[in-house]
Amino acid sequence: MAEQKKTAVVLVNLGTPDKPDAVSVKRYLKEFLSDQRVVEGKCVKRLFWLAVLNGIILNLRPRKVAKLYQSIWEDDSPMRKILDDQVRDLQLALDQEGGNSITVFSAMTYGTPGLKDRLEELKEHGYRRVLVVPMYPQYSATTTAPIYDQVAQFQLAQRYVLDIRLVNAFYDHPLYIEALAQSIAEHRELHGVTDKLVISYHGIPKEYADKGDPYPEHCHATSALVTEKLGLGDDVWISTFQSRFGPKEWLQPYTDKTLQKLAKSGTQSVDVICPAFTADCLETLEEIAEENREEFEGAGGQTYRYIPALNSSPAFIHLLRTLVHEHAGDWVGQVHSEKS
Ligand SMILES: C=CC1=C(C)c2cc3[nH]c(cc4nc(cc5[nH]c(cc1n2)c(C)c5CCC(=O)O)C(CCC(=O)O)=C4C)c(C)c3C=C
Ligand SMILES: [Fe+2]
Ligand SMILES: [Fe+2]
Repeated sequence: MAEQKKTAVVLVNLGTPDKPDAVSVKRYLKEFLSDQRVVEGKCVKRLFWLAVLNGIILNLRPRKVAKLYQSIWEDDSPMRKILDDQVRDLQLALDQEGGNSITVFSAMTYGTPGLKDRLEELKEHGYRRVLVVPMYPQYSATTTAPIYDQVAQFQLAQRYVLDIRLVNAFYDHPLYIEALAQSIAEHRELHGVTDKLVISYHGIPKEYADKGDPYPEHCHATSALVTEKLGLGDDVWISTFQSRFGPKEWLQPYTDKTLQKLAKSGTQSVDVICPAFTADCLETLEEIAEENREEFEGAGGQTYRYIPALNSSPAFIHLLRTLVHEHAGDWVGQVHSEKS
């Protein structure tokens, strides 16, 4: 008799603390910042980093960061709530097509529900085919690669490995570009047009990009495609990089410094969008929507608007559904590659 092959899709985001308290934030930061993909360095450099992390950062940062999480917390972390919504809406969209027997799950690279635990659970429930979708449009060795690492670690422990596929990136996918353009256009229709569109991406250390991480090229390609789709001239938008961590140089121009400079040189109003975040989270709801607003207004800017992440918008769910078909169409029994 033919083996039954149950199919799962797993949407994976970075991870977030279980609770907005110092103990939970410490546990989360320890797991995240101990990953050698996130903070690189071998031998002595590694030992030095672990001493700084365990001796200083994990003693000082959790209390401060827990307060920031408290300011955005609902009954759970926004990132986990939004990921659950994305799972639910993608499942609905796939079910509505009829004839699919695919089940959608969530997972996090750090914290809960952990990716390796999720894969273990899927194996126990008889799933043989899994499509893993990192929720990062732009590939980075600091975010996408750890998902590949965890899948490889899981497979290494299996005798009968699962049939696992991964989506590498979708920074230039026409439906992703369409979803971003649509969200900017709708925001402008509702609130009016500002002097400048600031397209802010989470940063990475410059050294990682110099060594070959394609992340900045992916970010610049996304910005070029979206602004081209909207017909925006080069003088009305700028790409920037946020969330610097540590003393080293990160990708430039920095978002906070750019906003100050813009306000000081007479730009009165800005819209800020963060395409690298497919779900609103601490980095958008606190750092961009609050902290950076203060930077801009403090330097004389008048109007500052944050354009929300794609979250579970119909256009984003449509992209996810299309990614499932493009990467696992033969598994769901309906091969198609709709791009419009
Ligand atoms: C060396 C440190 C870091 C690198 C490199 C990095 C890359 C990176 N991160 C994201 C997305 C997110 N990061 C988030 C939080 C966050 N990031 C870092 C550090 C690095 N990120 C820290 C220490 C934190 C925690 C908060 C803090 O202590 O400041 C989040 C938010 C999670 C949440 O719970 O809401 C996201 C999302 C990307 C896309 C990226 C590289 C491309
Ligand atoms: Fe980060
Ligand atoms: Fe941050």
